[in-house]
Amino acid sequence: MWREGNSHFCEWMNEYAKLLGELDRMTKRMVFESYGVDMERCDCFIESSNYLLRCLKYRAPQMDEEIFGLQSHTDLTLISVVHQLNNLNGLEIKLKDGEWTGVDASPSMFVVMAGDALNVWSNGKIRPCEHRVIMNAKQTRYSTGLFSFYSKVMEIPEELVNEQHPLRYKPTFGHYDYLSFLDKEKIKEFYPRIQAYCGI
Ligand SMILES: O=C(O)CCC(=O)C(=O)O
Ligand SMILES: [Fe+2]
Repeated sequence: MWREGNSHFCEWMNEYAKLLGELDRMTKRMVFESYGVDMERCDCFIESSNYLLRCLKYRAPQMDEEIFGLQSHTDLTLISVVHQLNNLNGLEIKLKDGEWTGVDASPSMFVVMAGDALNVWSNGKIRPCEHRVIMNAKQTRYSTGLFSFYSKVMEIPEELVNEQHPLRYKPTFGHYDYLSFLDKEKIKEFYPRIQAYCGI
């Protein structure tokens, strides 16, 4: 809830946060449905999600500064919903073939990306989305991100484990514990870090 400042802004911000949250929940329902996981467990999964809404400001790079607003990374989240605000491109996503592709900044374009925790939930089937921010224009860039985290110990659905896809992760993934682990261990690359935390 946004309590400070102008009440119209607060109202607008609450509606905006609800919209981003709805995109997150729609995605979770789609994922459950498309992987044939019992939909009755989806509500519980959604109820066990916590959210962090961040507004991000990227200063225009100076003459001699590098153009990376954010280096290539995957998020530590279940799902991230990113919205580029001031019609300034910058977000780039790595495709399966290794090519980078830019996402057009437009008020109606929301980018939904899988993070590390969704990889664990899916027993490794959903790859976290590698992305970065490039600052080509000499302008300040604004974006928002709604980041979701899982508050319970992750249960990998039995529908996603079989002989071809044996269990890849120990059933001990705690999202906040994972964040503390990485805070200590400082492992940057997605696969080594998830493997070090709960790999089998
Ligand atoms: O600003 C953006 O477009 C992306 C932000 C992002 O990737 C992050 O905060 O993890
Ligand atoms: Fe990110």
